[in-house]
Amino acid sequence: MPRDPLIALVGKPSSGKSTTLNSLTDTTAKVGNFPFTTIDPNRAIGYLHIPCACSRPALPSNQPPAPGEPPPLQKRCRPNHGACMSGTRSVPIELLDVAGLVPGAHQGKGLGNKFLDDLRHADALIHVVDVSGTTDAEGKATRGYDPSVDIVWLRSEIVSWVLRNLMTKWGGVKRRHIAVKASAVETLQGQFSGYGATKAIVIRTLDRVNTKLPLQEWDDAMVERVVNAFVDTKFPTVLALNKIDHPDADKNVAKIARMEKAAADRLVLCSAISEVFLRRLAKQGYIRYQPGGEFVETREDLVAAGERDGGGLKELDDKLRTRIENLRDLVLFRFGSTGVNQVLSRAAEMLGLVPVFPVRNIATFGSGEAGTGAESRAAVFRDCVLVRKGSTVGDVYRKVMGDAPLAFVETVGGVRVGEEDEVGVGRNDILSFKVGRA
Ligand SMILES: Nc1nc2c(ncn2[C@@H]2O[C@H](COP(=O)(O)OP(=O)(O)OP(=O)(O)O)[C@@H](O)[C@H]2O)c(=O)[nH]1
Repeated sequence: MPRDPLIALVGKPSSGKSTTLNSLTDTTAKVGNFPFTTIDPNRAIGYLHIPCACSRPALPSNQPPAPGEPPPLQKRCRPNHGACMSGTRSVPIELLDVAGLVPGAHQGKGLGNKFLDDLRHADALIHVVDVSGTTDAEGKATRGYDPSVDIVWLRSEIVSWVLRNLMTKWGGVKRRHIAVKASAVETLQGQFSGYGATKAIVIRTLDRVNTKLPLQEWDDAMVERVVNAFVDTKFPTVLALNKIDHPDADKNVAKIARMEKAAADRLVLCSAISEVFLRRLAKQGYIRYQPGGEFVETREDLVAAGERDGGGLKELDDKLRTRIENLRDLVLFRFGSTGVNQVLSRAAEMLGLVPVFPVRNIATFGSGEAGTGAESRAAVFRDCVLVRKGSTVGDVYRKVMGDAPLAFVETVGGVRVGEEDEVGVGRNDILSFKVGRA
């Protein structure tokens, strides 16, 4: 059965990993329980924000709503896991907190080997970079530190870890490769399987290296090139440039942007602490704030807008009012949001994750049987699963239903789709599976 995607947060101590994790996992929206049965202590459930199927105007029974009213299906959207607010759905996704990476980690410094081992199952990384320049490479307080250096050393630690693991047995690997007349893909897949590498990942790695040289003739420099290509393929990385609320952040961000010109789409600016702060105030009833949103509304704002009881919000004292004003000026107005949701969305984009909505009843999108009167009013789009780009209808079926025999699959309009058809956003992504003989 295809594995659920796993995204790991990495970074030096004090870069803001825990704060980022909190801001991604704690949501003020009402959420259901999570779909994963066992969770390791260093794993957490984050919520990926996606446009929900319930808001697609082209769907049957989502006729144009009355002015000011949400589409009919949106009103009845009740996810089993996560939440759906105004058509934005929070879909649970597993996150892994990889603590303690410092320069020298691959040689065991700061328990680095143990933490690197945690990375094996990650499909993508979020590298939390402290762009305030107030913590050094080991996370100790300082001033004027250049955080662009962290991007370089952290990647090089991962490369050195994989390289070291491979080089300790390279002689034997080569001898076996020759003896069994294996292809480079077969041999490397065997060596990289411990990192969850599929054949497709190894093929993409070798495409990147683009060499005709037989594996047994690779010198050390060539093996290192292959490992570099493997790390880039297996661990696509989002750089979460955190602490943008700090006055020194701008110049450091500018330097990193110049350095990363060729891969600018992996940079996301964020202020994790601002997100945690805003969500806490919203929970305590001081402000109106949609997690990850652009706007904050206080009691004063709502009264000024004509809501007589100020939306039931509490009064702010001067200290809180000033903090919110600062946060509006330094983060929300300048960057459009605190950025944390974009960090996760960007990682999901890099992985090409596709949200698929399995429904029992393709006519109503509910989970009940057709024909019952109650079904037309009942909850819709109860489930949503995330699958990788290139997944087929059959892959989704096995993920959702396991080994049960499949009779046929329908999508919107009762149109039949084949097991081999690919799923994509807006295409074969609302599916009804019929179990049994066709
Ligand atoms: N100014 C500012 N400070 C932040 C931000 N995010 C985190 N911090 C602060 O940075 C410090 C370290 O944050 P943590 O989240 O504990 O960092 P960590 O990377 O988990 O640290 P370790 O647990 O040591 O690995 C704390 O004092 C946070 O309050 C941010 O967006 N802006």
